[in-house]
Amino acid sequence: MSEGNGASGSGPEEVPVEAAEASAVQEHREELLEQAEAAAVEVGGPEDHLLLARDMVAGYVPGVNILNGCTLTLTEGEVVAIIGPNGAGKSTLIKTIFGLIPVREGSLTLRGSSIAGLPAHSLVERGVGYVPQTRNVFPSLTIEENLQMGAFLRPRTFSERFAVVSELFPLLGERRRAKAGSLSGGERQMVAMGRALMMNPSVLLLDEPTAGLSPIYQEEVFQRVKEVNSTGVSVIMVEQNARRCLQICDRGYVLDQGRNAYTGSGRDLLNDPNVIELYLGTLAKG
Ligand SMILES: Nc1ncnc2c1ncn2[C@@H]1O[C@H](COP(=O)(O)OP(=O)(O)OP(=O)(O)O)[C@@H](O)[C@H]1O
Repeated sequence: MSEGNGASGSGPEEVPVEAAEASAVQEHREELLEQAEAAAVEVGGPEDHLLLARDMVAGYVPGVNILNGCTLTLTEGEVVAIIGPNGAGKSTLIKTIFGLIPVREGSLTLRGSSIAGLPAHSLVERGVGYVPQTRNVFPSLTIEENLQMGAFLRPRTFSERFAVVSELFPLLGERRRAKAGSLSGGERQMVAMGRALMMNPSVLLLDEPTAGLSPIYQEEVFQRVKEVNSTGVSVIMVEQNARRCLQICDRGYVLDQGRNAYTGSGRDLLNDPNVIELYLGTLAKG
């Protein structure tokens, strides 16, 4: 295998140290990705999982794939983390699961039935909730009105669900008449999660719920995710705070260039030297 040291013999060519480091990291990542693909484990069939995405290929622009064969499983009761460098395709994966981006190749099943190609509202009806990373509340509406929007497919269940959701997030009941636009980033995140829970989902998809929040609010979000999970909701969350997310999740996936680089329990990934070096350490800049 080529070592790729670029010694051409045509005189000393100065390569900036940072660029050389970045290219070495990239080369190492490529190698590890190849190894990970070769060692891919059999995941079983659609009936074995609450949700199964297998070898998914997806992208935004025709002819350009962002997901290049992603596989992910979710078992009832789990919190599954998706981490990886910037641009790895984490948000794309979660959007594809929620039907916002078409599946080009591969399969996507929920409780054994294909959901590939279904629009987002069909997924909501089937018990999948989604909290986007940005613009996830209606700022000009009150908290209560935001939650009503969450229950729009089943308006008659509003009072019952509002009671359940405001028990999980007391702020939502206490400040129900406050405009969402007047809330802090962390409080808005609670509204967004509360809204997704109004339909009583069995699967909750969270796209970087702690992005832009102070460490205290980040921690609160992680705790709330655990609480929501303890009520029986299975969770898939994309996270930029990879370490903390791996501490609280059951299993994690490290995505790189639209492919699975690593998967394992949160603890295994946290202790894996390659994951530490490439994705959790100081070199993990993407
Ligand atoms: N709407 C879009 N149209 C075209 N390309 C897009 C679009 N959204 C994202 N991409 C591209 O898809 C790739 C993956 O983006 P994605 O947002 O999924 O990455 P990510 O892993 O979530 O990274 P980050 O942590 O930076 O959000 C990037 O190259 C990005 O530029």
